[in-house]
Amino acid sequence: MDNIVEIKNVYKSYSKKEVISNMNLNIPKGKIVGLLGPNGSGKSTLIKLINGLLQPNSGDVLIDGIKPSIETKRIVSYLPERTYLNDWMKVSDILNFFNDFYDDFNMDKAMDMVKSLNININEKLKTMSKGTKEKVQLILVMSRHAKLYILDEPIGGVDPAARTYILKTIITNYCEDSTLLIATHLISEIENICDDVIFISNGNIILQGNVDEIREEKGKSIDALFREEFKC
Ligand SMILES: Nc1ncnc2c1ncn2[C@@H]1O[C@H](COP(=O)(O)OP(=O)(O)OP(=O)(O)O)[C@@H](O)[C@H]1O
Repeated sequence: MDNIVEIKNVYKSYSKKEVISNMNLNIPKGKIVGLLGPNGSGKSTLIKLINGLLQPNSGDVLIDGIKPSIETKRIVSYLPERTYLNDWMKVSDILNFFNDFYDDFNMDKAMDMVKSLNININEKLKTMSKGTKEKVQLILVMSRHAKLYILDEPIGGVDPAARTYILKTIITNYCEDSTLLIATHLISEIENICDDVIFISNGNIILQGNVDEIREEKGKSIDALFREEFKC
């Protein structure tokens, strides 16, 4: 099986509003993939379908050949667009919680990142700035040894200096045979770490391919291409 994600003819609507239109998409193993699209194009919906948080009206979603389930949750490390962690918990509590809950959680790796990003493990999430909370969540997600990492808008609130560190951390910490799917609007920041990109518009995949090949073929950066494609 060469694909970690297979989307087969998936249709999803909210009430009568079509959000994902009979989509077919394969995401190969061992790649860093940017999922890019304007506001409301369906990125988070697609990610929730992959995670089994939403069910398609029709079609199939397969993760490593199986439908989203408890089994797939073991191999998927997911950073949602909104936090699900309890505010009253200290960073140390959350790290211990993840360590107990996930067999593939690497506490040493997490502590290295905590130190490098100057996070106080005795601080409660409640008193942290938005960017620091994002850093904590990213540390949790990237400290697992998963087959598929899905990051929904991971670094929007993080300052530019820390972003560089985080992107470096993402590349160094993820294992070569894993796949990383990142939905973001910070295209210029991530295009150099991505192998492939996917452009989504109104629930349709309008472009998918290798970053270097697209840049060469179009003679422009992915960021410039996106701005041109989705000009308001
Ligand atoms: N729970 C919901 N009920 C009804 N409509 C929804 C719901 N969630 C999302 N939508 C609609 O589905 C469409 C796709 O939303 P989605 O959040 O997937 O887009 P997105 O590409 O992630 O956007 P953004 O870049 O702004 O985060 C939007 O038109 C949105 O209004």
